[in-house]
Amino acid sequence: QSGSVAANPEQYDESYLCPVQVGGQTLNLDFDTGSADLWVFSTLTPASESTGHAKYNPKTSGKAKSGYTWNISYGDNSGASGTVYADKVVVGGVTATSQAVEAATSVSTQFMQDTDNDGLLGLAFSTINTVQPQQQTTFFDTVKGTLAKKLFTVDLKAGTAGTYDFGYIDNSKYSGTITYVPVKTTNGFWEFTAGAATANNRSLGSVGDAIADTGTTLMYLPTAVTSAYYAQISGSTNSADAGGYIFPCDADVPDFHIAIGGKSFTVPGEYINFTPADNSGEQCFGGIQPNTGIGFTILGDVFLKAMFVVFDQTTSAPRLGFAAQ
Ligand SMILES: CCNC(=O)c1c(-c2ccccc2)csc1NC(=O)CNCCc1c[nH]c2ccccc12
Repeated sequence: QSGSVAANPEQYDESYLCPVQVGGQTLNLDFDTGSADLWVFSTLTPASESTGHAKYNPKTSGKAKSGYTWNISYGDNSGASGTVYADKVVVGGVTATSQAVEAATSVSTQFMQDTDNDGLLGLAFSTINTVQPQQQTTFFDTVKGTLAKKLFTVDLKAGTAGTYDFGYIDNSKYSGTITYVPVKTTNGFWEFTAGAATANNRSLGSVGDAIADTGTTLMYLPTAVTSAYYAQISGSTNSADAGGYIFPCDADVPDFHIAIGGKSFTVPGEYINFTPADNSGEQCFGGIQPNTGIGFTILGDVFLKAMFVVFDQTTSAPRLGFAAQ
């Protein structure tokens, strides 16, 4: 089988939500290549935490996995936890007849407040799935064997709907050729080595160990690369108040170039002029921030929305394919 689902941007492209049928109920989920749990708001989530969200009702067709629990926390100190059901999940026509659906019994305020987001669909490696006592497979790993090709592609766009395709590569969605790089799976992420970064034809240094992460909004780069980039934007400062680098909204924000697999890819400066940092709209928050405390580079949506990316498990050695849109 194969299929395609729309990826609809939230305001400022903070995240992208895709309609998914879970036990026959449509929920809008954030597809996340940086985690491996499919968790949903549910009728088990306290009303005080779930008003405004579509909820999965396991009673309809879910089979309880008794004694199974899950508990996930993310680097931004958000998180959720709950119990586990097996149910039918359909994404763009691709059907998992019995997928582990993790029903939330508790969610953090950040998820509570984003009422368009009804949960996450993890697309990282199942080795980091949090279900106990028995780890469960991601939607992709569940259906992988039934796909025309064991791959999915990600085509996020700035300010408009993109797509996640499963089982095939649509050659009309990218320009030029696809450059493939090997993936290190030991941390459970789609992790690879990126090369030199430049802006205004000046070297910013090497990016190094990086993950392709649709679940993270921004780009988190090595501190040396980040400070060298912002040195080229007059009036930029690393503001503790704002929580990162900000600059005048009318600044000239340079394009960011990164070498992957020996090819250069460009993130337009306008994507890095991310959002107003305050109500005055005078200072804007940067789409590139330092990866302090993370230990590797996160290439999130700000990067991915300039790219067409193939998440490829067609061979025993997973790989990532990158092309310009
Ligand atoms: C800021 C979110 N990203 C992370 O925490 C993260 C980190 C990470 C680790 C330490 C400090 C900061 C970040 C490493 S990989 C990685 N990636 C993920 O964890 C991918 N899943 C993010 C899900 C997620 C967290 N908060 C949200 C709010 C809205 C929508 C989705 C989310």
